[in-house]
Amino acid sequence: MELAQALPGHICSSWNGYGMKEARVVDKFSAALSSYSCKLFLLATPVTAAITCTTMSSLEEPLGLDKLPALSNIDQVYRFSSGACRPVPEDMGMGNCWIEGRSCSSSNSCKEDFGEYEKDHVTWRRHKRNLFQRTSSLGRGSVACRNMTENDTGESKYKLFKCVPKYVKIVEVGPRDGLQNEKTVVPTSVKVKLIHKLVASGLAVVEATSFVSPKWVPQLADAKDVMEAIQNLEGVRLPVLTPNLKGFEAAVAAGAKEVAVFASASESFSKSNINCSIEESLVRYLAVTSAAKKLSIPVRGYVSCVVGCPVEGYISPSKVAYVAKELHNMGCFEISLGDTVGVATPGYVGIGTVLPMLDAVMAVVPVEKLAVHFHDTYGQSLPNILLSLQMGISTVDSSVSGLGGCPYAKGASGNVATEDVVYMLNGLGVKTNVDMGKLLSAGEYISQFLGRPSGSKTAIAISRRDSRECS
Ligand SMILES: CC(C)(COP(=O)([O-])OP(=O)([O-])OC[C@H]1O[C@@H](n2cnc3c(N)ncnc32)[C@H](O)[C@@H]1OP(=O)([O-])[O-])[C@@H](O)C(=O)NCCC(=O)NCCSC(=O)C[C@@](C)(O)CC(=O)[O-]
Repeated sequence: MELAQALPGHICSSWNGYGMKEARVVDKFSAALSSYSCKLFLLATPVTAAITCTTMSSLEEPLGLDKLPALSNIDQVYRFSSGACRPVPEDMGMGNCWIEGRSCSSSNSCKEDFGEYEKDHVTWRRHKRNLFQRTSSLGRGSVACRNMTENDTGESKYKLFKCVPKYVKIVEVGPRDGLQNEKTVVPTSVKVKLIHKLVASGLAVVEATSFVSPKWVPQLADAKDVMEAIQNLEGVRLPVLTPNLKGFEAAVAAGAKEVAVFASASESFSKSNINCSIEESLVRYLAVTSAAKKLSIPVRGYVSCVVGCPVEGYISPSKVAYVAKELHNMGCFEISLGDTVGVATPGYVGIGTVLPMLDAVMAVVPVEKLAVHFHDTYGQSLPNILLSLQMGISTVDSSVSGLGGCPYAKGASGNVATEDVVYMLNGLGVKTNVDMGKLLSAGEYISQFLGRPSGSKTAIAISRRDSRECS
């Protein structure tokens, strides 16, 4: 049974400030469905499945995370029978992105195929596909789902980690994404010292600040002063956010050598965050990238709300792919995919999952140009990052001590903590060139200043261990 049929009265209600306006959203769910070659079996009633979305909150009033469909509702809507996922060769939907030999083309690309293995498991397949080609279209019986036994753990381990890059570039966003959301404005000198400490830990990219309107983000009104104070830092890239040409020009005047533009896959979030539609933002960003090109300044592109929006709820992978492609086409050297509200899970079925979104984006932007940017509201960042690495992504955004959140996505928690990412990558044997001790010291510095415990579990565990050892 198709979900669209299963939810004949499925309604998305949009709040216009005066009354409730209803709009059918069956097409969104159909689009979601087309991402998977699975048949869905609905166990919940349409009534329990109803999802309410609101659009455009007041600009002064930050958006509420409570507007996002509760995950419990999502769970009720998307229940699958255990044997429901089966290969459907003629209906690959987004899964087609993986056809024609798309391989993990990171520096550690998966060149070998799994032909022999797949012969046993996927007899209908016409193309050679990698691990996630299988997992994105198969259910039980595929590598990710099958029970491992003593005998095959070696082989499975090999296959599960085959695409994980040997080196991951961490983009530290704490001084910008982290501090933009602090209630109290952090003094410039503290920001500068934090940046120095982060650079000393070996991080190759530290996003320093934003040249946005100080009326919108007063916490970063000292962008010019911050840039002035870090001019002498060498061997590190210090990008800054620029929402328009005015911001770009101010950033360049302050000495910025790299900038980032930030679009959204959600129309409502775009309006709330930068006061314009997605299309208008793309026009602004084309002006920025064109100006940057003339000065040979690299531009990074963000896409926010890549699986969920605090206003609209579920965001379809095709919307994310569209914005990512536009940013890439206008010359952004890297596209960072942001789960702004931190609701994504690493699954491949159901809404709010990472794999179909990455699948769609990778069909239009080369994987080596992609980065992931997870907020940790539901504690899903690390599994989401691991999945992204397994799909060949080798750039991860994170924030020291898990600082952060977007002022226009109320309720969303900080970014995944850099300490936690480095700990996981160390465990995986992936190089980051980050010195954990120095990173912990940077995290301790800012946590002490803010007067609260670190948001990094790794930092807390290590400091507890160290104090036990000392006593
Ligand atoms: C885009 C605007 C400026 C539009 O804001 P607006 O009010 O529509 O702009 P405007 O063009 O009408 O100008 C209004 C005033 O702002 C000034 N202005 C205009 N531009 C600038 C500028 N660049 N720098 C400084 N000032 C500026 C302009 O000069 C004018 O000043 P006034 O005449 O009133 O004195 C505003 O909405 C804004 O600054 N928004 C930024 C909000 C923000 O930083 N949000 C957090 C970013 S985090 C994010 O997006 C997600 C991400 C990237 O982290 C990834 C993820 O987590 O998923």
